[in-house]
Amino acid sequence: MSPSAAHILVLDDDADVAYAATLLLRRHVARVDSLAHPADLPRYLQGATPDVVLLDFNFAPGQTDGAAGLAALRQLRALPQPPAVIALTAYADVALAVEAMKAGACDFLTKPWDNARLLATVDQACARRADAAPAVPGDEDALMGDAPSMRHLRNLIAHVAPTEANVMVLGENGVGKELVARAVHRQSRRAAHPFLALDMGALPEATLESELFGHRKGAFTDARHERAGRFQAASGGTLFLDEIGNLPLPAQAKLLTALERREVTPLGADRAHAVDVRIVSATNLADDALHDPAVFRPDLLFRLNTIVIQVPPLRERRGDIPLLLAHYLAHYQRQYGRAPRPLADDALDRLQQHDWPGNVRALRHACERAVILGQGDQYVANDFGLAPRASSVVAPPAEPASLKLDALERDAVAAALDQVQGNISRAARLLGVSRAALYRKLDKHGL
Ligand SMILES: Nc1ncnc2c1ncn2[C@@H]1O[C@H](COP(=O)(O)OP(=O)(O)OP(=O)(O)O)[C@@H](O)[C@H]1O
Repeated sequence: MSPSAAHILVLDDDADVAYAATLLLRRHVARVDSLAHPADLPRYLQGATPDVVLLDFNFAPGQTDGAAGLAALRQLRALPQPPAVIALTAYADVALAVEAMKAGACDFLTKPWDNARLLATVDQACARRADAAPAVPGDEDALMGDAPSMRHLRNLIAHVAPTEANVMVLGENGVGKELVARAVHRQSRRAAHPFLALDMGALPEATLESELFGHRKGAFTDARHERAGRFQAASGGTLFLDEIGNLPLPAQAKLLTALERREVTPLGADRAHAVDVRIVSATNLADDALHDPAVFRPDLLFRLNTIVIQVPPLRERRGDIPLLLAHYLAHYQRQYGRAPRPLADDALDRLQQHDWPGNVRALRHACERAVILGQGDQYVANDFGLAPRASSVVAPPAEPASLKLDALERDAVAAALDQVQGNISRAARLLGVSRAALYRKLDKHGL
């Protein structure tokens, strides 16, 4: 669509910002509307179908989490003809810009903007709308890597999958434990049945039992309907118990009973049901913690770890880094409709030398960030969020307040991780944030 025919909506509570944008855009596009608050959006959308929305993310004084903007973005994306959304974010709020792009914004602008850049961004959004981005092919489940350890891993999976043995997958956060579990399921005789994943670290202790085993109507105050547990729902298939190390001891006892008897009793029921599931579990607990009876019941461990698959950290297979970078850069270039760009030699060097404490997940997020933020002809190390080399830092710049806040946040996250020996679910609980939010913080701070 040509910009001159476009209909633009500016959604920003700052009257000066909305006025400046309207004044500028009016000379270039067919129609510009403005709204001050997302609450006005539903009524506005009853009579208008904007092509492009310039969307602010915070609508109350002191609000910085972008929740209101993200909610409006979801509302816009759910329309039958969704407009292209350009996120308006505060300068330096890179994390929010990235989050907006992940949630479906096609681009972002930092305030105060450069007028030429605003017009160019609106032009691109119009073009993008005419030629909607193709869906990303489902390449999510491939366990990539050519290192000897990865070839060995794939052989082991091929060997073990067809057996009925329970499998325990060990490895640091983000190494691909869930991918291994899915591969075991896909290559097993259970492949035509469900694969159900349950994150034991994310479930509140009070609902754990009902999640696993189900409940009858009236079994507890909120049990208004009968509900099948995951064991029953995964019948004939594979139940993936992620972060099994976070399972509290009382729940471990119940899980053990279910595995020994091959039956589960829903809460409030007087009869047990036979269940047929294969258990694949995963944990990032170190060996000594896993073998500490105060943390994990040895009899349950014995049931779960018939076969142990250890997934190597990325720093022990650095040769796979170029392959993973090429894969994820291509993936996100397609997703965000960005032209392919080469990786600067120095950037490749840096990325290969980096220790990747968050493993493949962190590398993947770094690629997404580079595709979204990279501006030059080539990807450079900075696009991936890697700090400049120590030798190239001439003098420390004066720290603005936001950086001090950043440093405090980084220290708090690092201390929490230390305290729980790298256990993401526990660290998230300690910090009072979700696992997803903690992953974003780990990315942001390169932890
Ligand atoms: N070998 C690999 N090839 C391709 N992608 C991978 C590989 N390993 C991990 N990934 C990607 O990294 C991300 C994290 O993978 P996954 O969730 O399987 O890790 P995990 O070890 O289970 O993490 P956690 O311990 O946090 O639960 C996913 O996006 C996954 O697709």
